[in-house]
Amino acid sequence: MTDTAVKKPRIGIIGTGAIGGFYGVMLARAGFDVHFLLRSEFAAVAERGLQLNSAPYGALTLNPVQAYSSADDMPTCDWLLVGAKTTSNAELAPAIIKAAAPGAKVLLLQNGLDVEDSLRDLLPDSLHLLGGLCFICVHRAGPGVIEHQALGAVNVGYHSGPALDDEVARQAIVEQGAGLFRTAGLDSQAMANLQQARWQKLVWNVPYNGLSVLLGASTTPLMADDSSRELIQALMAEVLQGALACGHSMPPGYAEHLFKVTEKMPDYWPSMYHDYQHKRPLELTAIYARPLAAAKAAGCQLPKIEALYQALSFVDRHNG
Ligand SMILES: NC(=O)C1=CN([C@@H]2O[C@H](COP(=O)(O)OP(=O)(O)OC[C@H]3O[C@@H](n4cnc5c(N)ncnc54)[C@H](OP(=O)(O)O)[C@@H]3O)[C@@H](O)[C@H]2O)C=CC1
Ligand SMILES: CC(C)(CO)C(=O)C(=O)O
Repeated sequence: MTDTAVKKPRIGIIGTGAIGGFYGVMLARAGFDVHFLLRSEFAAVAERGLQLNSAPYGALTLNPVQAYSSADDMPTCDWLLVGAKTTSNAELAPAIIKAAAPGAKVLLLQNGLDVEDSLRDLLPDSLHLLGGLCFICVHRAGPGVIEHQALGAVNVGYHSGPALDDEVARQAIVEQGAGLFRTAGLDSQAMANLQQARWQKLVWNVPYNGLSVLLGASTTPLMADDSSRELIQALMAEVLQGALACGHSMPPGYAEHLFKVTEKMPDYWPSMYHDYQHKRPLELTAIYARPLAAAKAAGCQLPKIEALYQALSFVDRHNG
């Protein structure tokens, strides 16, 4: 390497499921040194590698994989991409700390509001914490096997850490994060306001994630029925009201845009449905409870989302 050549950062994937597996494979194929922390699928991935069946990119295999069943065995990494569900964040703090190089950037690739908060207090102040919003349709089809149906963009924003009060340093870190994904051929934008962006993503996740579980329906049947279409639009409108009450404006026509995009998307089961099917905890706190609480604190009631949350809480408690 010449003196002017920049060394690529080392990347750790904390939780290698659909999201962690997809972005990890894409980054490894782009030449990054990627290390994958796994749990139930460790043996399968160590033996057979990761298989990504992607509608846009074709069948891609990463084998061998730098796979670990414990963060104690991982080399320390400059970027840690957390691909676990938000329900696991607090329990993953020790693994993140173990795998973090000094001054590492921890990027939560997760849906929901304030998902960084439960982790922040458990991490040293020296670690940067960022949020990443993934616009992608991907799921696990078996141990180490990931099905990628469509999309793939990741938007990155700064949450907290040593650069919080230094705008230039913050922007440089966020740009570096977005740059990782762009190097892997994926669209990625830096987000100036992570909270606003998290509300914006909820306009999709609040209606579709929950209704897929309660109605046992994927996007195509949900978009084909007049009653569910009306309910989706009403739920989207409530998310917009909540966001506005909390001081976040949305691009004009955003809900209508998402509605139309979903009509054109290949038939899709949101990740909450996969959690329900596999009897895993649902991400109800991140996607429903926190937005409802934030809206309520701002004096805004969201009755349809509240009812959806109550029904999902029942389902979640009886699904274990
Ligand atoms: N799937 C999608 O298309 C999209 C998902 N998202 C969001 O991305 C996030 C991740 O979702 P997704 O990838 O679908 O989830 P998955 O369930 O596919 O993956 C989660 C992974 O984290 C692993 N994990 C959990 N706890 C630990 C632990 N203690 N140690 C090691 N590994 C652990 C799980 O392992 P194990 O198998 O042992 O449980 C699993 O491999 C969620 O917040 C989701 O809402 C956002 C946009 C799209
Ligand atoms: C909204 C969608 C399907 C694509 O943007 C997604 O990212 C999700 O399932 O959370």
